[in-house]
Amino acid sequence: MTGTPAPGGAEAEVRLVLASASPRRLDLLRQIGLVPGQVFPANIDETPRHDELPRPYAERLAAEKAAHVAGQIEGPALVLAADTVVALGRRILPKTEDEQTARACLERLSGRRHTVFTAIALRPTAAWAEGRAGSRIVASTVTFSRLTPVQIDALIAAGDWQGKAGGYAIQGHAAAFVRFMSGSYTGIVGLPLFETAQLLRGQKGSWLS
Ligand SMILES: Cc1cn([C@H]2C[C@H](O)[C@@H](COP(=O)(O)OP(=O)(O)OP(=O)(O)O)O2)c(=O)[nH]c1=O
Repeated sequence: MTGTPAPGGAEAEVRLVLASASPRRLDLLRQIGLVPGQVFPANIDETPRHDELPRPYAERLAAEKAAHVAGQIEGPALVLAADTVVALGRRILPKTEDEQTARACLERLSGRRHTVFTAIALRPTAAWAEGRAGSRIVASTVTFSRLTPVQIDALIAAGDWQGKAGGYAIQGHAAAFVRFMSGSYTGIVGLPLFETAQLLRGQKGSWLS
């Protein structure tokens, strides 16, 4: 299934490949009527470089995910990858895989403003010469209210922190503590839809109207 609305011609054979293991990203694409022809998670080293700042880190990882997958796909395809990073000033908060790390993130984020960067990268495979590589990055601001120890316990118990940048999900229980946000809600969840649509409209063929 190509899943693209390309009207006939060579572009109809070009698959959109989502280079992501994130079910949120797939759901977000579907929200705007795009069903990727293939989902192919990128397996790259996500360790930040020494002194790497959050914005270039997100940009680098999205580009590396797209390049990694584009190099493994046969035939004409357009690969879309993204990376979401939660930043407290110059500090990159981890993608949390255990309760202790998630708790430490929530304690840091409590009562403070932070930034969520989501970078997206589009990369055509070698077999699609007419495709154009492109990238965007979106910075959003989120302020949590001050979190009590009981509230942090409840967020940990809810489990939304698993595999999430900064140890929370704005689409989950943490929404009850978001005092302020600006930027891109879909970007915070993992795929900024306005910017993704803009990049896809810039491709040859009509991926989106
Ligand atoms: C801040 C925040 C992050 N997240 C998610 C988005 C991303 O899935 C994840 C950050 O990790 P990423 O490394 O961006 O993505 P991933 O490992 O989940 O998937 P892949 O690399 O295969 O595309 O955190 C939310 O779902 N809600 C939020 O509010």
